[in-house]
Amino acid sequence: MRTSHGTSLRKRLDASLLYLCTDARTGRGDLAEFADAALAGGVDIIQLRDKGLEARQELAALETMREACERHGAMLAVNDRADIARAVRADVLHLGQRDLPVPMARDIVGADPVIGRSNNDPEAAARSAEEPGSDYFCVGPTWATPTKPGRPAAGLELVERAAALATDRPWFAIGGIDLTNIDRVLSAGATRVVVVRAITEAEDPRAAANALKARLTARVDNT
Ligand SMILES: Cc1ncc(COP(=O)(O)OP(=O)(O)O)c(N)n1
Ligand SMILES: Cc1nc(C(=O)O)sc1CCOP(=O)(O)O
Ligand SMILES: [Mg+2]
Repeated sequence: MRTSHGTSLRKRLDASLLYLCTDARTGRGDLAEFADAALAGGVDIIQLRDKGLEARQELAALETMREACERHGAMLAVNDRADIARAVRADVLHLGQRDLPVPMARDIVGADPVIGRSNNDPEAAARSAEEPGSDYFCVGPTWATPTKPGRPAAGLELVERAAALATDRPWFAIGGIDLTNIDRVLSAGATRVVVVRAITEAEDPRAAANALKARLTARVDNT
């Protein structure tokens, strides 16, 4: 049974506009410093997405990110692995189309964490909008991206199709989104986005996050 913590996580998810996936920044800087900057700039949810890490390295990076989340009141997300999400008491577990079914993931993480799923076509998005036990979904890639090589662009049309679902479930657009094109994503009907390079490769991650967040907040304020 969900606790008051679970209820509070769902309220925080609902209020979340900017979701960042980052690697552990191995060999290119300090993860705590980067996470602090991105979260200070307005990132609401931060996910560790680093396929090159062994489980213990993933746990260590997530511990660093958890401390940053606590400093900034942000949510910590784990990609793919329900066992790791449980071990670090993550706020969010993100599943892909080939990952665990939600009921199995739920058995592992418990009732409280928020669970979301990625979708790459309108039919999958429609299923995700109703998937029992799931809390949010993502659609993309809006534009082809080197961060996810080999996955063809779904285009702004997929964003429009997701918006047309008119679901109460929070959903995010992902893939190739940055400050130069976020307004097109918002005009297509998204109110929330996930980014990687727009912040991880920014010279000033705090300023990059802040600029994206300002566009998202303005969109919500105008509706
Ligand atoms: C928030 C968020 N959205 C989408 C993805 C992509 O998930 P998936 O399709 O499982 O691909 P990988 O990221 O696992 O390569 C994500 N990770 N996070
Ligand atoms: C991790 C991921 N998933 C996608 C999906 O469409 O499900 S696109 C993507 C990568 C997004 O990276 P960037 O912001 O650097 O383009
Ligand atoms: Mg995945």
